[in-house]
Amino acid sequence: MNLTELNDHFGLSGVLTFEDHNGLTRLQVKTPACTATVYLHGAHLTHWQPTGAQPVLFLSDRSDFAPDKAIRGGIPVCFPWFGPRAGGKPGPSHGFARIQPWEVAFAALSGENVHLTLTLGPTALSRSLGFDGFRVAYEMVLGKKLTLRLTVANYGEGMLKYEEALHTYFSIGEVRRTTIAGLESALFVDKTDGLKEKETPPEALILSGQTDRVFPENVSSTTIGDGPRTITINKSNSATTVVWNPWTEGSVTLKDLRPDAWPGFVCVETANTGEDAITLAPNDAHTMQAEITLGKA
Ligand SMILES: O=P(O)(O)OC[C@H]1O[C@@H](O)[C@H](O)[C@@H](O)[C@@H]1O
Repeated sequence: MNLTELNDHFGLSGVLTFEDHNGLTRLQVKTPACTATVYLHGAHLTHWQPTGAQPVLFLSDRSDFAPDKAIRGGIPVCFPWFGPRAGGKPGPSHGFARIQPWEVAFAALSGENVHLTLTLGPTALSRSLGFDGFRVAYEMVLGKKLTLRLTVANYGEGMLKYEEALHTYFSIGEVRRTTIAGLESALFVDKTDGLKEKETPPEALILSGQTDRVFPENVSSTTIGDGPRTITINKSNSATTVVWNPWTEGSVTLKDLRPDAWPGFVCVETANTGEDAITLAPNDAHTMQAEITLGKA
């Protein structure tokens, strides 16, 4: 659908409008409860700000907005693999979903919440990478809180094994003064240190260097302490949590991130990766959910 058709079919007067940005289609949401921006490219939520609060998501001002590139910041949807593809097989980092155009299936205002569903089915790119029999529905409920539901269905004849992540970049005042509660004494794989297995200290986590930690079999809720506010992530059907910040060392390798931007965000990701990957029998489906709420410290 072109912009006119999208606005005719799914636009909500004064609440939800589709527009072009750099050749990509995005939609802007404005309600008494929040403002939000979603790109159909990657089903990428780049902005969510409850009324009266600071923006919750970080977006790199050097991000590419191009059909073959992932947006840096917001919430990239990683599917059907996380990080580099296993087994040395070809394919983009974190899967193809974040660089494919998604379709709008549903948009409505219910009370003060906008309910939006975007879908992704097989594309030329996914087929070229061997993924044919799947469908993904991504439901967002945008209001004072944010609910994200990623449902994957197997329409193929064989088993479908996949990894997934909502790679959320939270905007924070200063990462070295930010706490992450909920991962106390938790086991993690340290991707910055040869995949060694380690355990976090018994108190809330405060990052002090380049961080790339995968917490397997971890269903805990996490709460980010960002100065006077807290950001809580409650999740269901997600067995992996990932915490990432590139720090100075990692940032210099990322062309789409200002080298001094890293103190302003932390990624706390709701995921199913590695041993927690999902395997679906034909006609089966699985839903992973994250719910993000703001509070006072
Ligand atoms: O640069 P990308 O592909 O968006 O990935 C960013 C980071 O994403 C994190 O989730 C991974 O654990 C890191 O290993 C990776 O570097």
